[in-house]
Amino acid sequence: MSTNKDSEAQYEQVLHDGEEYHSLFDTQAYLKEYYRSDLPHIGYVENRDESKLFTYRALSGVKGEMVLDLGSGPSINNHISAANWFNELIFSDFTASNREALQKWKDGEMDVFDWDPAFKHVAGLEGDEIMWETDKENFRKKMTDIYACDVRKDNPLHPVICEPFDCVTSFFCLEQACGDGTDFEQVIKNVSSLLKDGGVLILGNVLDETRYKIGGVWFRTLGVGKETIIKGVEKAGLRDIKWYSCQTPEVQFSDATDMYVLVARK
Ligand SMILES: C[S@@+](CC[C@H](N)C(=O)[O-])C[C@H]1O[C@@H](n2cnc3c(N)ncnc32)[C@H](O)[C@@H]1O
Repeated sequence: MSTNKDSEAQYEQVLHDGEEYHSLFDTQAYLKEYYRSDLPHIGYVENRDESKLFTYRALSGVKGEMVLDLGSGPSINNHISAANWFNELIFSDFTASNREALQKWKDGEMDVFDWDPAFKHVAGLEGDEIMWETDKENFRKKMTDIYACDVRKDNPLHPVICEPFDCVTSFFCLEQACGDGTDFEQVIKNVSSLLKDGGVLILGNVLDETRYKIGGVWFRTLGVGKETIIKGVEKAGLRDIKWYSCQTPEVQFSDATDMYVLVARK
C-alpha cells in the first residue's frame, strides 16, 4: 500500500513523452498493470470493465466497412464489439513493441496476452457468452492491418495513404501524444482528416491527467477537461457530439479525474 508521501516522491520523478515512447514504453508492464482482470485491486479493474462497457456502447451502434484505431498500444479490448459491425478492423501505434504484440496475438502465437476474459465479457454483454470463441476467431480474421502511426502528423498513418474510414477511434492516446507540447486541436484535426464525410469519430480518455505510470516510468500527458476537448472536436468540423463519462477511482498509476468517451460525426 503506498502512502501520500510515496506518491509525492514518485511525482518528483522525471516525466517522459514524445519520441521517448520508442525506448521507454514497456508493453508487457502496460498489459500487466492496466489489463490483467485477475488483479486484486478491484476498484481499478472494475472501473476498467466499466470503461470497456462505455466503449462497447459507443461502438456498438456504429456500422461501416472499416474502422481505424489510432494509438492502439497492445490492446484490442475496446474493439471486440466492433467486429460485429465492421468488415475490417485496422490497428496502429507509435511504438514498435506494441505493434509486435498486436501482430503476435493476431497470429495466435504462444505467450501472448490473454484477451479471452474480455471476449467473454463482451459476449456476455451481447447476451450470449457461449459465443466468445467464435467472436474471437471472427475478430482475428477481420483484424487486417497494423500500421505505424503518429497522431502529431497531418496524415497520422504517413507514409501509408488510405481511403477515408467510416469510423476512427482513439483511446488513451491523444492527450498522451500531446504531452510533448504538441497542439491538441491540431491533433484532433489530423485524426479527423482520416474520416469520410458522415464518418464517426470516437475518442476515449481520462480528464485532467498530467502523468501516468507504466513499470515505474512516468509519462507526461496533456491535462485537459471536457470544454477543451469538445471545442477541439468542433473546430475540426465535427457535429452531433455526444459525451459519456464515469468516475475514475484514486489509483497510484495516474492523477486523472473522470473517464470519458466522445462520439461525433464528420
Ligand atoms: C496509454 S497507451 C493507450 C493504448 C491503448 N489505446 C489502450 O487503450 O490501451 C498510449 C499509447 O499512445 C501511443 N502514442 C504515444 N505517442 C503517440 C503518437 N504521437 N501517435 C500515436 N500514438 C502515440 C503509445 O505508443 C501508447 O501505445
